[in-house]
Amino acid sequence: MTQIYNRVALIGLGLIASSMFWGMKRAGLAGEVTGFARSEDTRKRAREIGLCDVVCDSATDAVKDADLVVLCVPVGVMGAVAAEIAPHLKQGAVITDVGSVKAAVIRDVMPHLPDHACFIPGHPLAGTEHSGPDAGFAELYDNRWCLLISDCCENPAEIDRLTKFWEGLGANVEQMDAEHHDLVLGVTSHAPHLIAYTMVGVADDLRRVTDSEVIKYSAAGFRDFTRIAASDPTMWRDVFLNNKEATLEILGRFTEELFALQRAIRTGDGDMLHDYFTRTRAIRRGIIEAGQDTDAPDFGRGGKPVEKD
Ligand SMILES: NC(=O)c1ccc[n+]([C@@H]2O[C@H](COP(=O)([O-])OP(=O)(O)OC[C@H]3O[C@@H](n4cnc5c(N)ncnc54)[C@H](O)[C@@H]3O)[C@@H](O)[C@H]2O)c1
Ligand SMILES: O=C(O)C(=O)C[C@]1(C(=O)O)C=C[C@@H](O)C=C1
Repeated sequence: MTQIYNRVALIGLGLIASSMFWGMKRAGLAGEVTGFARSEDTRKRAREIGLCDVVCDSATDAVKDADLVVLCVPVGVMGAVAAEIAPHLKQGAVITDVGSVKAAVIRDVMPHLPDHACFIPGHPLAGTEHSGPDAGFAELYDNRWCLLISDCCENPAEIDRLTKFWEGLGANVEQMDAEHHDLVLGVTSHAPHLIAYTMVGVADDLRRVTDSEVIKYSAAGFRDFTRIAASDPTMWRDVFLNNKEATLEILGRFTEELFALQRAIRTGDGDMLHDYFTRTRAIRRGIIEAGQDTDAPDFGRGGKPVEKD
C-alpha cells in the first residue's frame, strides 16, 4: 500500500474512471477519491456500487481540495469541464486526462487552467467495448501502456508522481509528444475502429439480403470487428472529430492500398497478393518475436511463432 495522492477527483464515471477507482483501491494509491458524472442516473448507480468514496452532485464540489483531478469524459467536452472546474482547483493541483486524442485536448483545456495548476495530459492504452460505471475493473491497466505528455507541466516532480501513480495502477508509462501520439494512435487505434465500424455496417446492409446469415455464420475475424464496433458512439464520434488530420491522412493511405489490392484481385495478380500478405505476415511475426505481444494465440511454446502452412 503506497499512498501517492491524498485526494483524487474523477470527473466522468465510466469504464476508464471506474477502472482507475478499483485500481486505486487495490493498491492504496489515494487517501480519498471523489467523483462526479453529469448524469444523475450515473451518480446514483455509482453510489449503489460504492464507486468513489464520495459521489458529488457537481464537478466543482468534486475537485475541491483534490491534489489530482482526472478528466475521464469524452474528448469533445474536456474544454468545457476544465472551464467549469478551473476556479475551484486547489493551489498547486495536478490535472490530467485520459482522452484518446491529445493535441485537441491540450488546445481545449490549457487556456482555462490557472497558473498555479499543473496539466499533464495522459492516455492509458487499455479499454473494452463496454462503457458506464459498471464496466470498470481493477486489472484493466495491468501491463498496458500509459502515455504521458510532459511538456505542459514545468514541475518534473509532479510528472514523476503521476508516473508512479499509473505504475501503481499496473501500467508501463512512457512520455510522448502530443502530435506524435495522435499520429501513432491514428494508425493503431482510431483507423482500425473506423474500419471495424464500416465493415459491420457493410455486413448489416448485406444481412438484409441474406436474411441474418452474415451474423449467424460469422467467423472469429468478423466477430472481433463486431466487438470493436460496439464501442461507445459518443466517445468515438469525438475521437474522429478531434483527430481529424491524422485520421484523414491514414484513411487516404488505406484507400490507396485497398485500391491496389482490389485491382490485383480484378486482374488476377496472384503474385501481388501473395507478396503483400507475406509482407504483412512478417510484420506480425516480428512483433511476436520482439516479445511485444505475448497475448498472441499464435505464440508457440518456447516463445517462437507457430508455423501454420
Ligand atoms: N473506452 C476505451 O477503450 C478508452 C480507452 C482509453 C481512453 N479512453 C478515453 O477515456 C475517456 C472516457 O471514456 P470511457 O470509455 O470511460 O467512457 P464512458 O462512456 O464509459 O464514460 C464517460 C463518462 O463521462 C460522463 N460525462 C460525459 N459528459 C460529461 C460532462 N460534460 N461532465 C461530466 N461527465 C460527463 C458520462 O456520464 C460517463 O460517466 C474518453 O475521453 C475516451 O476517449 C477510452
Ligand atoms: O480493447 C479495446 O476495446 C479498445 O479498443 C481499446 C483502445 C484501443 O484501440 O486499443 C481504444 C481506445 C483507446 O483510446 C485505447 C485503447
